[in-house]
Amino acid sequence: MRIDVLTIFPEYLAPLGQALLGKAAAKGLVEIGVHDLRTWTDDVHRTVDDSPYGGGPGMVMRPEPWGRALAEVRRPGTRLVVPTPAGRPFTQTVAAQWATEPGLVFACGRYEGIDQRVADDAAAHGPVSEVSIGDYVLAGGESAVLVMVEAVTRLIPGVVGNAESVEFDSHADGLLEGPSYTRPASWRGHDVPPVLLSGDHAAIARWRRAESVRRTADRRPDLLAGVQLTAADRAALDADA
Ligand SMILES: C[S@@+](CC[C@H](N)C(=O)[O-])C[C@H]1O[C@@H](n2cnc3c(N)ncnc32)[C@H](O)[C@@H]1O
Repeated sequence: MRIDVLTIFPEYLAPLGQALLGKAAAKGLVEIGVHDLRTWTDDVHRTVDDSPYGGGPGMVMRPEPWGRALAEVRRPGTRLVVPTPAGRPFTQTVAAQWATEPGLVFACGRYEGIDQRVADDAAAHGPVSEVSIGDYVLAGGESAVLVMVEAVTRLIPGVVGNAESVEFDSHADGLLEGPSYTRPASWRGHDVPPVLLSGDHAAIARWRRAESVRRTADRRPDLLAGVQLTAADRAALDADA
């Protein structure tokens, strides 16, 4: 997958070359380009913002540098992702869909955001997703892009090794993952649930599913609406009631 990020703070994206992503790039699974939006400004001050039409506080990112940058960086048909707190939620389902695409271009906003015409115009050249990573407001799109790129790329086959399976992660099947344990079997008076030491794989799978359902009901009951619960799942919930 080819990933391009447009930003006025290219150095902010340095973590994209680290850890799992750095290894994925070294293996040729992901190719990442970070571009300074100011390259596409046309004045001596390299201006990217201006005051908002209609008045109000703050500044808005001007459309012209964005238009020129996207014309050069975005291949036709590639998805443009515009992070914004006013966007549709970015979820694991969205990440899984994007992980199947050949390329993504991310446009990092700053100030009050990017002139709306940039996203509107870009829709003529491929899909455009205005997405939010959560119900809070960040100072800029860069940290949101770090979050999204990591969530997407770890779903590309080969990026995550066997040591860290994505299949049983929280949100993979709409539920939260239950608790995990490692050695020692007893620590500070807290014992590992005995079933995990039993060697009975079917019993362990049943216990894990029940813990996953219970934890989801406790911490994120809203998620249960999107999950087909089995009779065993309902029994696990009833046992808690
Ligand atoms: C201060 S915010 C702009 C907020 C905007 N005036 C609003 O209220 O919708 C500046 C930039 O941070 C990024 N941003 C802030 N919160 C975000 C969130 N929850 N998800 C994704 N991007 C976010 C976007 O790139 C946005 O353009």
